[in-house]
Amino acid sequence: MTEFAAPSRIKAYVWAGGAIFVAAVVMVAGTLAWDARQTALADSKAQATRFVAGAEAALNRSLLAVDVLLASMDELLGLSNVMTAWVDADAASQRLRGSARQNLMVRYVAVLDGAGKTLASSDPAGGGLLVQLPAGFLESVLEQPVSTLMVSAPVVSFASSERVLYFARHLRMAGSTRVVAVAELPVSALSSVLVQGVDISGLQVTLERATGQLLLSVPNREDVMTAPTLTPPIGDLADQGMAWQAPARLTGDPSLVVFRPILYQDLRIAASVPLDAALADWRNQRDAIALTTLLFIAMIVAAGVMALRYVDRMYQARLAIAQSKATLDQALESMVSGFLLLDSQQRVVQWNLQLETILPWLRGVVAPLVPFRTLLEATVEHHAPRLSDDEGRRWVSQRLQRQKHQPEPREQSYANGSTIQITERGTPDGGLVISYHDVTALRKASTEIESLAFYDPLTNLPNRRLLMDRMQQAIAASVRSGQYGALLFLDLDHFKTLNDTRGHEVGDMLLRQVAQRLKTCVRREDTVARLGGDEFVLMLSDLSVHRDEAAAQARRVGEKILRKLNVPYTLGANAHHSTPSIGATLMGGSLQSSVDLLKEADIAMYQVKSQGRNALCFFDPQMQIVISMRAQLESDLQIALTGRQFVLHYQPQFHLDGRLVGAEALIRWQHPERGLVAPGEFIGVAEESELIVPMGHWVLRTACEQLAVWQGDERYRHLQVSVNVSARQFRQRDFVARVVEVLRETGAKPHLLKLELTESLVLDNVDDTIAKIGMLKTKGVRFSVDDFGTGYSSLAYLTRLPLDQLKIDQSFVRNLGVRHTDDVIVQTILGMARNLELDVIAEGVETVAQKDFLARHGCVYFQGYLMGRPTPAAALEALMESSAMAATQG
Ligand SMILES: Nc1nc2c(ncn2[C@@H]2O[C@H](COP(=O)(O)O[C@H]3[C@@H](O)[C@H](n4cnc5c(=O)[nH]c(N)nc54)O[C@@H]3COP(=O)(O)O)[C@@H](O)[C@H]2O)c(=O)[nH]1
Repeated sequence: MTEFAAPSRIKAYVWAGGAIFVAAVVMVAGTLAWDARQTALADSKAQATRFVAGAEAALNRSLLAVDVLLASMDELLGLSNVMTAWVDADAASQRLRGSARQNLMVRYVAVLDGAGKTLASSDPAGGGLLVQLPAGFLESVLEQPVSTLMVSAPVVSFASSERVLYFARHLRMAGSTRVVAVAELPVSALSSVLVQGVDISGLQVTLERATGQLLLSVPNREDVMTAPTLTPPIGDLADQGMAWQAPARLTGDPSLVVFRPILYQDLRIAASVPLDAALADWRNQRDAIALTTLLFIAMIVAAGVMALRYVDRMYQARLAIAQSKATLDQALESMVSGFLLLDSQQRVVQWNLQLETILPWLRGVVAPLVPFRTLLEATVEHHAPRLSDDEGRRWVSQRLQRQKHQPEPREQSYANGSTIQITERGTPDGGLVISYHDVTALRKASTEIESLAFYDPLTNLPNRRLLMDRMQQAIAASVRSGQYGALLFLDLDHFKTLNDTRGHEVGDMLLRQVAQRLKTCVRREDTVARLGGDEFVLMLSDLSVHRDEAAAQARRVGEKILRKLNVPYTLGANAHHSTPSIGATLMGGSLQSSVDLLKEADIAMYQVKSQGRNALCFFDPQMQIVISMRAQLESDLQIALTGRQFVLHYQPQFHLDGRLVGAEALIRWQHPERGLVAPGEFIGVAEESELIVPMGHWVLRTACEQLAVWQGDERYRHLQVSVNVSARQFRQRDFVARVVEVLRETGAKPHLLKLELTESLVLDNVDDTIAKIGMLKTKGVRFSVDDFGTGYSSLAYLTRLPLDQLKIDQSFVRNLGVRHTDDVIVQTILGMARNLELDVIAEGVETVAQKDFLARHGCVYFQGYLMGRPTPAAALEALMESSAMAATQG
């Protein structure tokens, strides 16, 4: 995760930057405001100065006019030549009127004597005018050594009731009598002169003496005029005619005060511009500047806030990106696949650790911006270690070229045994995402699964499924090439016996050795398969295009197999001899079904079995017909069973003394079309299918029913009935229960029922046989071993089995006196039975010689055509009657 600046630091920078901006703006604004203020003050000063200068000029002009008017009265009235008493008041007043009319400011002019009495005036009252000068003013005028214009304090005129000023100078009459020329001027007229129409906001104009005595003011302030001495005097306030921050002359407010002396006496014009008024415009400006400044500051603050928010957002965004990246990194690291991201120039951008685990040689090689070519160059020797340098370089180039056109995942295996699935996906910016998924375990598992699905786990040979698949391909190839192939179906003879007597482990041992030997008999392109049990199939391909030659080739292989499999095996500590039966069929020439071909070879193999085993036999189409007939027979037997088409015949069994002691129940098929069918034609088929079970049960029940009938008859109650029991029937789990049930239901006496078991049945699973015989023996049922001498009779099992009788097979009886070995076998059986205290019955006795031989050697029971053929029960009963009669007569 990349580091980035903490937002607090950036925020501090933003704040500082904002503060600097604000300070700068405030400084500029302050400077501007200050400058504006100074300018405003300067403007006010200039204005006030200009005003005062104008006012001074105007006032000087006006006062000069008044002064001239007063001074001219001397000449006008000729005073210097007359005495006071000579003055014609009317004429003088008339003259004065004419003169005063020229000065509009002057209300009247008058000439007063030293006592203040009016000598003449321009007023209509003429010499009668009462002029009331402020106290002391007349005296101070008269006292002037040189006639100068004097100005009185402002007073309220007696005549006009308005505030006026008196201007006076003394005139010298004849005889040096001093008279005073006076002019009354309304203050308002002088104020107008002073102000001259100028309009300066807040301006206060005063005319005052150096002592501070106020003569007039604009605006007129009666309150001030009543105590018309302004303090401090203007001279103390203003330096060189101007003062800042001085109190306004009228209101005392801080003001700019400009004053100027005029020509007369110590009069001064003062203009006070209150700073408030002077700075009124400036204040607007200042406010505007302040507003603008505030606006600027607000903008700066806003910009700062926005910047801070931007910083925050940036931080959040970066944080989110960092978190996303962390999550991505975490996701990449938790991936089980290796991950590699390339940019558009095929350089490494990102990868995860799993990549280095899956492709360990990339450790230290993979790095940012490393070309993908470098990674491939590091991989070559692990993927294809045998390539030369040039070939390796070519591989790298091809690999680089190929990846642009390979959207589908592909697998690559490495020298370390791993298999990696590689998936490549383009990115929108032209880069490439490559994922490396380790599928080594998966591939191993699928190989194992495939092996389990297609191979026999015991021998590791192809199983039936794979064989069928290869057969399909071989058939198709054979049709294309015209070459024959062959199928050899192989079954081990008596394997079941080995399995049962020595156990499955020994059986498995044999199967594995057989598989090994079979593989040595064929070429690599041939197939050796195990279908299950002791069944093997060999498929030979690419034989001759000529049928006879191909058959000869297959025969040679078959004979080789026979030879090899006849060599004794070592199973554990013991040697074992095993033989195979091999059925063969040719494949090719036409599109045959693999199932049919297998069936043909199977049929051929059964033919070998039926012909004595340990041989090779080719499939004969005639056999197919036999097989079909067998299938038909099986179906017919099913119908016969449910259609009650079976009957029992009974073959008598005699004692040596001629008594009929019993009978063997033998099944017959009363076929609706074929008539009576002997069991030799159908028992074999029934035994191979499940049909023998219900069929045997029917025989047992029917025989027991007959037994019950006979035992109810005085003449036949001693008769024993023998019933053949097939292996499949005997091995039924409920066999014992069924026999007991039948005995109970039919009421047959168990000791009159004899069950005949074949020697091979007895030997097959001896323990089960002993158990079942033992259980039924407790009920009284008797047992006889049928076909005795044909199997592997041994004293060992005879002593273990609770048997009652041995039945010498008719094959021995047939050759008595003909084949010496059979004579010996019969004598041996009889001797052995005697020792074991077992009864012996000889079957197939057809001649008296045979019977005599048997009798001579101790056999006392006989069954055979000599004494009687199998017949229905009624015929047996008749036979018994006649034999009993013969015995009585004899
Ligand atoms: N599981 C069952 N098997 C049965 C049953 N019924 C008969 N069989 C078996 O069928 C085989 C043929 O039987 P069958 O054709 O009935 O032949 C029997 C006799 O007729 C015949 N026999 C008797 N004496 C002579 C003789 O002197 N010469 C001669 N050529 N044949 C003779 O032998 C057969 C009896 O044999 P066995 O049973 O071994 O005593 C046969 O194997 C029957 O067992 C049945 O119900 N169930």
